Amino acid sequence: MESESKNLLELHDIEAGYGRAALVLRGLSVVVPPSSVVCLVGPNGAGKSTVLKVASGMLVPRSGSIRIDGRDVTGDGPQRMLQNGLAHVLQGHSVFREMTVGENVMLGAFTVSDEKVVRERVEFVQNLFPIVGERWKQLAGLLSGGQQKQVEFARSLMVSPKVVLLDEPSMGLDPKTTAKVFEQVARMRDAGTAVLLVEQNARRALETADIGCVLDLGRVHISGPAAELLADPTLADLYLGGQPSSGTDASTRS
Ligand SMILES: Nc1ncnc2c1ncn2[C@@H]1O[C@H](COP(=O)(O)OP(=O)(O)OP(=O)(O)O)[C@@H](O)[C@H]1O
Repeated sequence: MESESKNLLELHDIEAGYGRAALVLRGLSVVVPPSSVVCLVGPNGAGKSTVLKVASGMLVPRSGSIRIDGRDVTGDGPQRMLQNGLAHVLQGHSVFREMTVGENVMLGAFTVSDEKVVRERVEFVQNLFPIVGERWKQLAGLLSGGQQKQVEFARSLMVSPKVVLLDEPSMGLDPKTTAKVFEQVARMRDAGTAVLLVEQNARRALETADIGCVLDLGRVHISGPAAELLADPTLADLYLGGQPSSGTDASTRS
């Protein structure tokens, strides 16, 4: 079913859980507009990663609906969701260390049969993430953690997704590398790919995001412009580890 929508991705009133265990998502709704970074924050176990699993078709919701560009895709599995335009970059490191950077990136193109399109996309990701081009023929395992993350981002872009789903991209990275990873998230957005992001490092993620959604008890508790969430002292105390110390500009964007 088609509907008029300005959003690339809409999750509406989603209920989802694992097996017979209690529901994790209990009426969750989230939208991702074009050219935006939407960030999900909230306490451990709130269901943030579960939202990404529902969006990428890894977990079929018990009720609610999923729309991509206004088209109802509820019930589609992972392969269909990839074809629908959703690419999922999983938590942790997923590069194949014994393969070259180029081979890792090309894995993302396995559904693309037109060689000219593949060449154009390789050029696109190499421009967006120069390290990917510079290290194309080297083993991915020789790259640093932050560089490997860029390989994962590049691989996800090879299907030219409408929305990239990023689960904890800063996991295991030091603060300086984390800052760079968020610069690259912003670069993906600026190059036209919307991002739905889950991040423990909530303050840093909201500094890059356009829209923030605070999850609690399986639904969106509060959502709005990320800068407004960052400026709200109650939210900062509850979900962002307190307010920034003086001298930190919470509204800085990369
Ligand atoms: N594969 C699974 N099987 C059973 N339960 C799961 C599974 N994955 C997650 N859960 C449970 O679902 C709930 C939500 O987990 P989820 O990972 O979505 O939360 P989160 O907000 O991303 O938390 P965190 O920040 O700790 O990763 C938790 O209670 C978790 O134990």
